[in-house]
Amino acid sequence: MPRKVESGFDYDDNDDDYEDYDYDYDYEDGYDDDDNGVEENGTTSKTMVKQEIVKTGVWGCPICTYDNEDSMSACEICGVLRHPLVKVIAKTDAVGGICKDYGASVMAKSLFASLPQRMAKKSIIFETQNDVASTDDYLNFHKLGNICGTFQELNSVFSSRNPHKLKIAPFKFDAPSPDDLVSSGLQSLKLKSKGGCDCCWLGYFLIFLVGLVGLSLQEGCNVSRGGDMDILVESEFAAKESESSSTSETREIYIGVNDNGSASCSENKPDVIGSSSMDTESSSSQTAKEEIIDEKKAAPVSQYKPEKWMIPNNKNVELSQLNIAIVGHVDSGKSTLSGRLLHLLGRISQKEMHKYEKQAQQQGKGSFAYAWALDESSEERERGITMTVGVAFCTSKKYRVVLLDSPGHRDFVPNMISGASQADAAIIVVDASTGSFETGIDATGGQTREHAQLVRSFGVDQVIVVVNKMDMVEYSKERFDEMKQILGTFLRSCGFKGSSVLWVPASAMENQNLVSIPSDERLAWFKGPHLLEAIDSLQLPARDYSKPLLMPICDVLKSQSQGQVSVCGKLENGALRSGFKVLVMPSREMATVRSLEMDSQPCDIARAGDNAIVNLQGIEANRVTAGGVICHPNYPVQVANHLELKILVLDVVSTPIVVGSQLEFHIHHAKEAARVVKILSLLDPKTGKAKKKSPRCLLAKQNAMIEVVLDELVCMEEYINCRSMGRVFLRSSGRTIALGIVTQIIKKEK
Ligand SMILES: Nc1nc2c(ncn2[C@@H]2O[C@H](COP(=O)(O)OP(=O)(O)OP(=O)(O)O)[C@@H](O)[C@H]2O)c(=O)[nH]1
Repeated sequence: MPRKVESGFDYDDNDDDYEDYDYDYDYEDGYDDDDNGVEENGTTSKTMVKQEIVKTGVWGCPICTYDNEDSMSACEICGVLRHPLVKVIAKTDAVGGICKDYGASVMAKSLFASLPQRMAKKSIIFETQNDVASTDDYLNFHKLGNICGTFQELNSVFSSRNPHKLKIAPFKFDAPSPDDLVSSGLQSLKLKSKGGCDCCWLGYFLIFLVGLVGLSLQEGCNVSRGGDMDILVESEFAAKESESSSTSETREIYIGVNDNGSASCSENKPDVIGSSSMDTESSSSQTAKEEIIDEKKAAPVSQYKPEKWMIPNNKNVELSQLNIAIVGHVDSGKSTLSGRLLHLLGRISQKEMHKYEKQAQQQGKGSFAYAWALDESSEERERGITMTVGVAFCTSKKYRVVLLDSPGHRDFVPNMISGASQADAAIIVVDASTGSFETGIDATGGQTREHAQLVRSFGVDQVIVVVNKMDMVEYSKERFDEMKQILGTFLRSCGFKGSSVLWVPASAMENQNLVSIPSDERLAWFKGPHLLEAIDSLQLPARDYSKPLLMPICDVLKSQSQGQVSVCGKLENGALRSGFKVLVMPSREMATVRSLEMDSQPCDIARAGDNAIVNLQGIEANRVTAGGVICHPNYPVQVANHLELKILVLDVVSTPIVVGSQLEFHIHHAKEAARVVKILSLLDPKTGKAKKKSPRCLLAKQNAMIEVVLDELVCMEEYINCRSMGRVFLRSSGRTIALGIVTQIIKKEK
């Protein structure tokens, strides 16, 4: 029954999200964040100059303070260029006449990490995903086997295929999950390896060359939109957002600037488009114009008139669907809780339950019987962990509840993001056992912490905290209160209001306080609601029925026997019914809705908020991809690879984010490799206004405007136009390092 799908602060409420994060922004002492050791005019601060003079033969990095050899023109640790720039070309090793080291960007160094003499001692690290075995061993990506050979070899290999393109894969996402096979004869295509984009590496190559000659990326790459970027503060943003929703919004399709689609270092001034009022606040970019190539198809959203059937009326007697993400640290009992709830609510029959118990016992994992209802794949069962999101349905008094059981293991956070991004509310499960809760909340990698931050940044503002495994602590009130105090403080710092957090002590294993008041006397002290009551007390968020259809594709299912393609996910806007024609993006192919399913049952209509399976006809399976979007043919979702983001760097970041940092970019169900091509400004966390332009790097807890270029085109919307399609998460080395929103789409699909 469960359908498998594939990873704080608040942008929603008062749009004071960054403020909601109760970070101590007073890091003037530790770091001079305004200057980072470099003064406004770009000259090295006196302290740093002094340092360089004192230590002969080395120069101290103004960012990370590492003592680099005098011959280096960029810091070996963080890649920041030496300033003022010292050209040391005479000493360089040249390959094919091209310097292969000095002044190279971090990215360039990483690409050439296999060159022995210049291995960064502690370069940006990347971790394999979906590989538990490797979690303790951070791997530099040359170890991943993604690159090898010298520049000449690489160049010759790739130039033979295309003289203008260089393909080097420096970065890998998850290996295909074994859980990607789904039931009902439908085969998930989700993790099928993506076709490589030869062209996307041209951008990196150009950046590399820029690094080689010791030029700053910011100077060398013409992605700049001028230095006078006006930063939109959060309150302005909110005002504009509401304006925008009531006035005209236009989704238009534009010609991209660069032939190869990546164009991170185009000679041409980048073209910036956007019809929202926000653009008037932007920099010189607004003067650039891109040609509209498909104007006919892109109608202004304000002209959209929903059909009558799309809006639910009083005659619609069905319960509303509420999507609840179940998140929390690994092994806290999420799957067991979900399985138990399904069983108690009659969604798993006694017979099925016996089957799970028997199978689990046979594999020596008797305690996982309930979890097996959600963890269906053999690998999940063998390893005793959830790897992909299990989707299951049950019914409470008030709602048709969709349970999105997320993986807790840090390797599968990308899957958690994909599944939990559909959530209207969340259940955070914490393990009451001594030590386990503390590990989950630990600042250096506790998943309770990361999940809570992520869920909040999805816009979820209602949570139920289930303090599970209370049986392990004798249902102790003291333990419950202690956990409530610690986690409550953290949740408030993420922007959850105290009144929006419900606390439920429970034992999934012993069936305490789940769908009825506790039977164990030791829990008699608890007078609050049981879990099911807590679920019914959640509020249904507003749904955008009257906007054009937008349904991010969470997973693609293909029936080999029937040649049928199905997609599943949550409708963010609009509605669907059989016979409806849809545009499938980014392949830009039309398809017709053959039928719809919810909770394994056929249904006539799916509306915003509904988690549905849409069976399509008239389209080849390979034209439909997870991370794509189904939309109204006249209102296509935007497709882009060059964006401006407003981000908050999380406190887990130990390596500064610099121009050239390579990150995983996550947005709805899509993920893509991304590069920071520009750090536009640091923002004041209180006012949202720019407090420093073009800082050299970003440190933990800083708010900033940046530009990123993605390896491949991704479907998205500016946050101002569609919140759920404009929230982004940046990850590196297996951790979420920043949360943000798309403030501007700079380069769109050709
Ligand atoms: N004592 C006790 N054990 C529990 C309880 N709930 C779950 N467990 C056990 O905790 C272990 C992990 O349970 P899961 O449900 O797989 O945990 P999970 O959070 O879904 O794990 P991941 O999805 O891999 O993060 C299993 O051995 C369960 O039997 C509980 O209430 N009490």
